[in-house]
Amino acid sequence: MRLWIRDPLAIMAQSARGGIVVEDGRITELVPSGGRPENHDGIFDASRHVVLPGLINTHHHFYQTLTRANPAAINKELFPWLKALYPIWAGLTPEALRLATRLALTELMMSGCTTASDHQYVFPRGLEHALDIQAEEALALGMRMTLNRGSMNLSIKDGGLPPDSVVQDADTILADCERVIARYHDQSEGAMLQVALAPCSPFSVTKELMAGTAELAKRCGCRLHTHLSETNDEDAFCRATFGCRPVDYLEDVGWLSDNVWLAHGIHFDDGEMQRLGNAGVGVAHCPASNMLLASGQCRTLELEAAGVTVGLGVDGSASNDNSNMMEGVRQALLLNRLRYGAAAVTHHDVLRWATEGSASCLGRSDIGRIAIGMQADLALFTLDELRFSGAGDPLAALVLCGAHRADRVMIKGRWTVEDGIPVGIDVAKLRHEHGAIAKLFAEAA
Ligand SMILES: Nc1nc2[nH]c(O)nc2c(=O)[nH]1
Repeated sequence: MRLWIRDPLAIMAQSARGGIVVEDGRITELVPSGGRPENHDGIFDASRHVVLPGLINTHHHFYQTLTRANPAAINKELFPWLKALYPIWAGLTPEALRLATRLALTELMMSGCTTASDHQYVFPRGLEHALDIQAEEALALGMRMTLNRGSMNLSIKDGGLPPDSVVQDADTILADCERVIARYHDQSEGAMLQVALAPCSPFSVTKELMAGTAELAKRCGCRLHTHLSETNDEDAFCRATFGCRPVDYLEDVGWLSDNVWLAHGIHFDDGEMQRLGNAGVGVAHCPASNMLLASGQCRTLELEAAGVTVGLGVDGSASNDNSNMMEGVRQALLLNRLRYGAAAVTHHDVLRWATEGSASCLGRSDIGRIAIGMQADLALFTLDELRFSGAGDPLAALVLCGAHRADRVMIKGRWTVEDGIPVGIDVAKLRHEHGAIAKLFAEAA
């Protein structure tokens, strides 16, 4: 089947003004303005649609959809926020994680996201198969995913921040990392599932586990992810505990490497940014979370100038508190304009971060762009709502007027959202089931 997505209102590919042809899950032809493809078996009329490469979310914690706007945690900065939430997250069960994953993936997909990277780092007793649950849910929805095998092994009694109830020992963690890599890490082009290893943060993981995880990732050809340089509290923790700043710590544990992307990356100095750029490290910029937790402002343009790839993340749903990628694109524009001025950061820049930049953070060259040979992952938005009425430039309008819901989403050549509705998902039922289980977490606060 060769499907011609014909004559889009606008498209994020200069040479495809007449649309694109999708075949066997990939983009096989770009059609110039006024042109027709060589041949096709079907047509989707995109004359009402702005067509983007599917958005790619580089950082999330799906389980946190169960503790959105939790009274115990709202209006706090990162450390007190975490201390309030860890004991609640200790109640995470397989069923709760399943519903949280299904809900977060559906919410992301409805916002135009086609690939999601989830940092699952709490493993209370009974949740040993967390990543298997997440893999099942992603495959059932047809969503591409990087499963991050997160970890914490430094609890309060050893000088860390989390309580014992949410940490595991290093041997258990590394054994499970090996297991999930063997089972889910698909390095082939067009992979639906990949695995990254993701010790949580300097204040919740030992240096030995950081170093051991880096060795394992190198041996297995997978990527590394962690929270770094998110807050001044973290910086103070690193100085007090390791006698150095977070980037020195990163180097010490063998993480200054091109298979690494970091969540947040806010408080680097110029020299540190250059060291990260020279090493080929990426940064997942999470504007909503950084504003909500008052963590600070990522120096995106200086990072890019130093050679660091910038991608976008919505971050966990207890510090956003939604999972809307398109809203994240707008938040990135607004926040970065405040720092750099109106001309320095455009809608093209923030859309590039959410697509190409994010793909690069996840180590993928087969998604994130509309080009021949790329996977057919697309997000199509209409401008039919009141908020767009009167808009001039359709691509700019998506970001400036605040698009938040895709009309159509395609992943690997298959429509997964049609007329704004996720295919095969009963959204009302999902909302009811997730809401019921989340209520138990609210009551535990
Ligand atoms: N924004 C967040 N930062 C974090 N650091 C850490 O250790 N956990 C988190 C988290 O859940 N969100």
